[in-house]
Amino acid sequence: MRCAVLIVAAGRGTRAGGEQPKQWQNLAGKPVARWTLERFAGLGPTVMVIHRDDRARAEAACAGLPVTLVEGGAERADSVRAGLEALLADAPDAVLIQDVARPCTPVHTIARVRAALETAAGAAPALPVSDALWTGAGERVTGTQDRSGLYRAQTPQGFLFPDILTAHRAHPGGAADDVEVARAAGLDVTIVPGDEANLKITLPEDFARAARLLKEDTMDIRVGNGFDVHAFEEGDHVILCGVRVPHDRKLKGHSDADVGMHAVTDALYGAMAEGDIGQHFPPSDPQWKGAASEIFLTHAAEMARQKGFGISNVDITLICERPKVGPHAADMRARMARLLGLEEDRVSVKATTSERLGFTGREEGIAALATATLVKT
Ligand SMILES: Nc1ccn([C@@H]2O[C@H](COP(=O)(O)OP(=O)(O)OP(=O)(O)O)[C@@H](O)[C@H]2O)c(=O)n1
Ligand SMILES: C[C@](O)(CO)[C@H](O)COP(=O)(O)O
Repeated sequence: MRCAVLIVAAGRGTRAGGEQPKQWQNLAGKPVARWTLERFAGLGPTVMVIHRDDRARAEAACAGLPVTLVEGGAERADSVRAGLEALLADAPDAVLIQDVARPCTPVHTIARVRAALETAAGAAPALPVSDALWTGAGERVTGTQDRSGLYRAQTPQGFLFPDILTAHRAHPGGAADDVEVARAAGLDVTIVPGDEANLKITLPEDFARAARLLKEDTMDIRVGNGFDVHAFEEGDHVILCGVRVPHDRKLKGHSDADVGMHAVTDALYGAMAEGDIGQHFPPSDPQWKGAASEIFLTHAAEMARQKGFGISNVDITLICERPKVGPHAADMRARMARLLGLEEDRVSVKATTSERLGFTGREEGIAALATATLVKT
């Protein structure tokens, strides 16, 4: 089914206030209209209906997205009709009609409406009314209202294209939404579950709620990996994940050659796309000769904090035949957790041999792999 998207954005947003209509106001870093457009991006040809005074704002909000702008009318229904007429040139099978003022519409709500259109001429999301309903005058309750069978309507409201175009052309005006128009034309409309997150920005306080919802929805999670190798040389111990482990050799390196800590440090830099350990602490710089690798690790962890990330977890795998890591793994985990400021259950230290294959199998050195996850807090 070829589905088009029609976003109505010609309203003036008088109830929401502000210096410009609500759809062009900033919400969590971008215009309300941009969030709505992005929710529907890629679903099909998209028309956005705007007020004639808003073209420059609309063009800015649509930058880089394939959207056709069309001028709307005085009422919402006039704007929808203008959008439908614009779609007629390359008529789709179905159309999703969306309020621009609903920037948090969940993807699953859109999917439910689309799926329902496989078997129905119209479909729209709604939530059953769950609060008691009264009538009132001023500050006095004047009566109660039965709420059974009552729903709160949301968008997108989806219809087979020829049916809704005919319905809008025939409607005398004054409809609150497209379901009302469709029903006036005798179309059956299926209710699909709506979502509390699908709020319409109507009043000034709705911006803060929408921003909170978007923040939850657009959680910024980064994953980085790190890999490091150090060769053995003459010595009597190695430093692994901050723990001194007796051995008949040591690891060769400019610093203390803590291969595990280096891999974690690189995983943290990688998650932030901030280069690698060699870039921040060049081996050519004599000040890092013999340095404790915790300087590098804490630098990367502090950088993450400065950028607003929390470290969610790190996972390290040490690859060597000897020394045996198992007896020291708990100490390594505790040390790494303390340096990173994490609970121990967010730090994993594992080890494996390479079955005597390759340079680790020949005991020429130790390799380490690490993964780190960062979450914007
Ligand atoms: N002439 C109109 C009126 C409304 N709308 C759109 O219809 C949707 C729902 O309307 P509402 O939330 O009432 O928006 P406004 O009309 O802008 O708000 P207000 O009534 O507070 O002025 C909005 O996306 C709005 O831009 C439209 O395209 N053309
Ligand atoms: C279409 C609509 O969003 C359904 O809830 C609503 O009818 C339009 O907004 P308004 O606040 O009723 O003008």
